[in-house]
Amino acid sequence: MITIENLRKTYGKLQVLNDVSVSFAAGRVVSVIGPNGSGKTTLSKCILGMVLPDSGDIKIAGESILKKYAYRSQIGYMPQIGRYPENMKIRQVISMIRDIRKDVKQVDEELIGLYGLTAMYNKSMGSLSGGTKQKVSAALAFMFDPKILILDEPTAGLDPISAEILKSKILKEKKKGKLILITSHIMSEVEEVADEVMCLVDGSVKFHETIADIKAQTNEMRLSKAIAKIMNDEED
Ligand SMILES: Nc1ncnc2c1ncn2[C@@H]1O[C@H](COP(=O)(O)OP(=O)(O)OP(=O)(O)O)[C@@H](O)[C@H]1O
Repeated sequence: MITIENLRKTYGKLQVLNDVSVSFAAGRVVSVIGPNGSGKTTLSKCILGMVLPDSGDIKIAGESILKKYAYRSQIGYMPQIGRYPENMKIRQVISMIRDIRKDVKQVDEELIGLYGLTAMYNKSMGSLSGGTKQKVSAALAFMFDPKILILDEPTAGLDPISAEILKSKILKEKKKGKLILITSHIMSEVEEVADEVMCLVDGSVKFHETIADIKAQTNEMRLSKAIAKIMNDEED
């Protein structure tokens, strides 16, 4: 569904993405992991068209998306930190986005319901807790039934029950054949929802394998231990 070919991005002298080639299939949950600053968000932003790579290509369903915009309606994005106009109410933010996406007739309001956002509809975005803002971001990401979801540390800041709701939603949408990319530092969570792990280190793909293969190769039952083993072996 997404094919990335020889992607490079630099900021000044800093090589943030260094010849990244990888492909992700529909119906999979892929966890993008890697140390802070390894290029995960930059890669997501390249797919979203928010950052233009220096070279290389990104294809969705076989077509290059570089410098194109229409494809973005197929992607739901949940940023690490959602930024909204402080004085707009939740209700206004949701109806504004729905207005922009008038093309979608059947909206998915499941997360609005499960998170009880309607009861808070008249609260301004500036007065919300970080976790509640995250819930609004999650509800918006899933709302227009996108084929691809990019979730940047989606459960950071969510209480455990709200995080469970989101994980169930991720698995439900995966069953519909969607591709879901998740950046996360929480390995237990990755293990629960992802099929594959792609690890970036210093802007290069260190590995991209299924969780089952990672565990089998390292002889470790726990993903966090398996990944630590791979990273340590690479250093030796
Ligand atoms: N707009 C920018 N201008 C200059 N440098 C940038 C910019 N955006 C990102 N960087 C740098 O690129 C590198 C990769 O950043 P990125 O946000 O992609 O990392 P990440 O893997 O998502 O990190 P984290 O796990 O901390 O979220 C970092 O060194 C960061 O400082």
